[in-house]
Amino acid sequence: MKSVPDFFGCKVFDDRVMKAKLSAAVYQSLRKTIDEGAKLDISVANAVAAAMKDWAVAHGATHYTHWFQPLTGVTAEKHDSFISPSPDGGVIMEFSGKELIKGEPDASSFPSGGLRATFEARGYTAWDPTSYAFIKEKTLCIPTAFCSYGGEALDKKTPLLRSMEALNKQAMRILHLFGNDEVKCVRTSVGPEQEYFLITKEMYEQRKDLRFTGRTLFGAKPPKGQEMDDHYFGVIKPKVAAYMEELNEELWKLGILAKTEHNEVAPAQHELAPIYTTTNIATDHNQLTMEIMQKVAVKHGLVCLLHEKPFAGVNGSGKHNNWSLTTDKGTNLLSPGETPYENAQFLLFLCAVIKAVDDYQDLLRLSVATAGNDHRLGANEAPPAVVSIFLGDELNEVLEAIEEGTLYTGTEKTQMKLGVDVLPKFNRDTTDRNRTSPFAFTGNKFEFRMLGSSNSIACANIMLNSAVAESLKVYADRLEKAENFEDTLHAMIRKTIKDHKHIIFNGNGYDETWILEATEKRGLLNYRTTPDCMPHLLDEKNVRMLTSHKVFSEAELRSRCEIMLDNYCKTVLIEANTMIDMANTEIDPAVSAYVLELAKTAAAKKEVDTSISCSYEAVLLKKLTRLEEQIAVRAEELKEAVMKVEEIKEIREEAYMIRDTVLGKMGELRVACDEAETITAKKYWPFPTYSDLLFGVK
Ligand SMILES: NC(=O)CC[C@H](N)C(=O)O
Repeated sequence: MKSVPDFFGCKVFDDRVMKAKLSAAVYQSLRKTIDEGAKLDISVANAVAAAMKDWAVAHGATHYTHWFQPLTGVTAEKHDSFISPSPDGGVIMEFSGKELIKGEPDASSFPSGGLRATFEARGYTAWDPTSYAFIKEKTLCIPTAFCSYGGEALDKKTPLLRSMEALNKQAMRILHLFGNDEVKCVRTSVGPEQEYFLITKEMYEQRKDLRFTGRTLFGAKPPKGQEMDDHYFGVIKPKVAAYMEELNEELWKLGILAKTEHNEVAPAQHELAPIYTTTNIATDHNQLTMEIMQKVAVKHGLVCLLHEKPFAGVNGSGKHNNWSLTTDKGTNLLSPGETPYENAQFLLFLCAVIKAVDDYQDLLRLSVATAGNDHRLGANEAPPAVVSIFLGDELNEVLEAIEEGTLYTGTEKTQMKLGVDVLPKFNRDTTDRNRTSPFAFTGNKFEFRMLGSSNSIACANIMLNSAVAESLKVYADRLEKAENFEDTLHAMIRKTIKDHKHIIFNGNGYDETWILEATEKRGLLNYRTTPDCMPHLLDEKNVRMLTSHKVFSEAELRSRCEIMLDNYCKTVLIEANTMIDMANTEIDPAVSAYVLELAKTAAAKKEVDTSISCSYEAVLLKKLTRLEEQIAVRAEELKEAVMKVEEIKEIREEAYMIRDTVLGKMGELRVACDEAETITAKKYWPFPTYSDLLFGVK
């Protein structure tokens, strides 16, 4: 078998291939486009396209596609073959620069949230040269942005690239103020930890809820869950190990830096974490990772569940977004430096993040909002819906000392007062971690833990980048005009701490008392559900900030709000309809069949000897009959609630009604069904139970 360095990235048209396959002039030109966003000449595009095609064909590809990320949250592709007829009746393989740069898929069925009428079918895809092309099966995939005829972004990549640019622009202003003139650009990087569940395909196929909605809508608590913590970091079972091995290989071939793998807390739950990379590429890679995780699972007779809460009562799956800011010279701007001066710069960037997270709590919360994640947040080791920041003891002390103007007694005794030359030297905060915090500083990066496992990381990073860009802009505006740089800097840092310290919380985020303190004493936002937070996307302050940095136009924001709410409504309605179907056609008939058996047994006993007690059958029969009726009634009530929702035309109202009535009715139906499950003979139960699913992979 080949060693990993020998095959790593073998399916990627990466820098190594470009260097080898392109002339020096074409390579230089392309690099300028990749690194500095320089416009690409058509002759260069033609040369790149020809080289890409030759390379792809040599690797067995027959087709190409513009690969993009519409607002469905998953990726999209439409394959075209390279063939072109030749006069002799045969074909040649062709691919032009024009085809590389721009595509015009008839993409009328993607959600556009009113940005485009369906008769304006045309959408454009435009090559994103900053993310390498790659081969998937027999298709050359070219990462692209996707926009409408009128130029509005219809995808997640375009605003992400814009937000990275906004942050770059403002961070550069700050670096110049600190005399950092060598840095050419600042990029954000991300390493998204991906949690998932693996169950057997055979069991999966038997459950309509898993097939239609990705999560279980029924299921009584199994005798054993995660209480022993024996699965977390436990020995990986052979079937799972074989899966992870193939998954790693496939990811490595695509140049994806899969690094860490382990069992997670819940039974059947696992995690994969890559090494961090530029946010744009990390986003593409995470989409690919999710796709490949699911494909490889099927080859192993397994199904990979990426839902945030596939099983009630045990841990859900998150995607922890490890975010940092790095210069092209390789300096991590969120890493405390060696000198007080470097630390002043670090503190300013730190403050920019604190201010951003506080000012735009709502945007961060809504960037991770989906029907699925609503079930996860605030339960079983997932952060609550209240956004707060964990800094750790040392940084906290530093900030407190600056605010109070008192002695910082950490590594050195230093007076925290005006002037960067006396800002303290302090150690990197590497020791403490806080898993309960939605937004935790971990020494040289922030871990945003609210993302759900199926979320595209684009949305969260768009909001994070933009919000931090805004803080930096406020700082740069002030510092550029300052008469005394150091005084102004110190005053600004101090003011940020004063104004925003209510967002810093180093305690236990799972504690109920924290939620009370956060909302009642500190005035932090607590948007528990998607309909609670999503409309705030259009709040004036948010529209102003996002449009001023040119990350979104107002029309694009309106469309996203509409699409996200629509997605929420559709998701829950599919779940409700699946529940009604399963209750009526599977659960109630199963209970009824068992009731009949109980009745027959009791009658048969009495026939043998009327003095025999049939209390076991009688009691059970009564209980089950009551539940049977309850199930039928509650399924009917749920159906009525769904029908009422369908009458509503306005998307917000629809979402509110789903939140306030449909979800409640779903919960009631589930309770009756789950209770029936616990007293119905196993052989009658129509589908695999939680015990089967969670402990089924050997
Ligand atoms: N151990 C952990 O990190 C648990 C995280 C948890 N699964 C989540 O939903 O975020």
